[in-house]
Amino acid sequence: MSKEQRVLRYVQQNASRGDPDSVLAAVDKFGWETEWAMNVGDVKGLILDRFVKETAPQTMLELGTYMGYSAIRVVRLLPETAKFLTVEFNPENAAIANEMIAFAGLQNRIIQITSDSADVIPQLKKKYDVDTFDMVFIDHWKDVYVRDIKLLETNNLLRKGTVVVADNIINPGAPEYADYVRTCGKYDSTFHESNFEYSDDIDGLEKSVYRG
Ligand SMILES: C[S@@+](CC[C@H](N)C(=O)[O-])C[C@H]1O[C@@H](n2cnc3c(N)ncnc32)[C@H](O)[C@@H]1O
Repeated sequence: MSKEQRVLRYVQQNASRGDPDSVLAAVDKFGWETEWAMNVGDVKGLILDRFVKETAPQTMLELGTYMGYSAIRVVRLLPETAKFLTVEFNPENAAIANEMIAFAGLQNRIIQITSDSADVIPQLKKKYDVDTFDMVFIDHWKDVYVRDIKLLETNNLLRKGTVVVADNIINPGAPEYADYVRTCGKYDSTFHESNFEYSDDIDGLEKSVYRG
């Protein structure tokens, strides 16, 4: 059984079906007490919650679903009318996320796309009927953050005011991305220090507002 399957089983045994907060609490408890996992986690998650509440996106894209933790975290704060898409290229992770999201009762509110982000970003407008995103959460492999924010720009998926939040700026680190959003002139960008998931180590989120 994989770690991700162990997390899912723990959630199914310890959380309440249809209660997203209880799912998040169970995933976090497992992450702190049993096995580390690369979810955004409960500490940085509070900052992400704040950004989501402030932005109140009607359209949102996530790059990097993993087990569905951050998707559940975000969508529990969105109105039913909001459109939330999440992209994951590992089919085993996508399958776990699918079960986790269904257990949380959010299966009708989250559009899961199993694909490499670079392949699907250019198809989002036509295939998923997206115009632009109000908010984007970038949390997949750190070495493709710059490639993919540029793809979002060139495919006209960002509009003036789109809030782009990126995880793991310090740990494991996305220095090329941080440099890009801070110096390219297209974003108003701020770093928000926090802790690396399920640890006392430093990490943080970068919030970058597209100037259009
Ligand atoms: C850090 S985890 C995501 C954690 C998740 N956002 C959360 O907080 O619950 C990163 C995930 O991105 C996926 N991934 C990495 N590169 C990708 C790419 N180019 N396209 C799609 N998924 C990718 C990995 O398979 C992994 O499941």
